Amino acid sequence: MSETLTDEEIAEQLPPEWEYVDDEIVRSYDFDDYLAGVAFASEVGELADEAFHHPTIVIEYDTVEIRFTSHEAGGVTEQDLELAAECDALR
Ligand SMILES: C[C@H](O)[C@H](O)[C@H]1CNC2=NC(N)=NC(=O)C2=N1
Repeated sequence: MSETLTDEEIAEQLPPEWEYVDDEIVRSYDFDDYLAGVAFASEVGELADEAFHHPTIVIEYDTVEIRFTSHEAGGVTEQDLELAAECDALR
């Protein structure tokens, strides 16, 4: 099982635009078009299912919020940070 990272390790490695809140890393992406946000959420879902590591995804009319944490480990792990970077690379 992946080990959870310390607050300092997360702060050092967290990609820009992401926040660390209550044992999750969170980013909200803005979209001009609702269906572009839906398509982005679907692409994130593909990444997540391939990694078998699933975020919370909240789709609103002009934003998509992605929240990663490692449930089994009980906090943020390297895998969460890796997938966050992969989500950013989709844009
Ligand atoms: C049973 C457990 O949900 C599965 O082993 C996988 C599925 N996807 C997962 N996703 C996340 N974010 N954390 C997990 O611990 C996790 N575990």
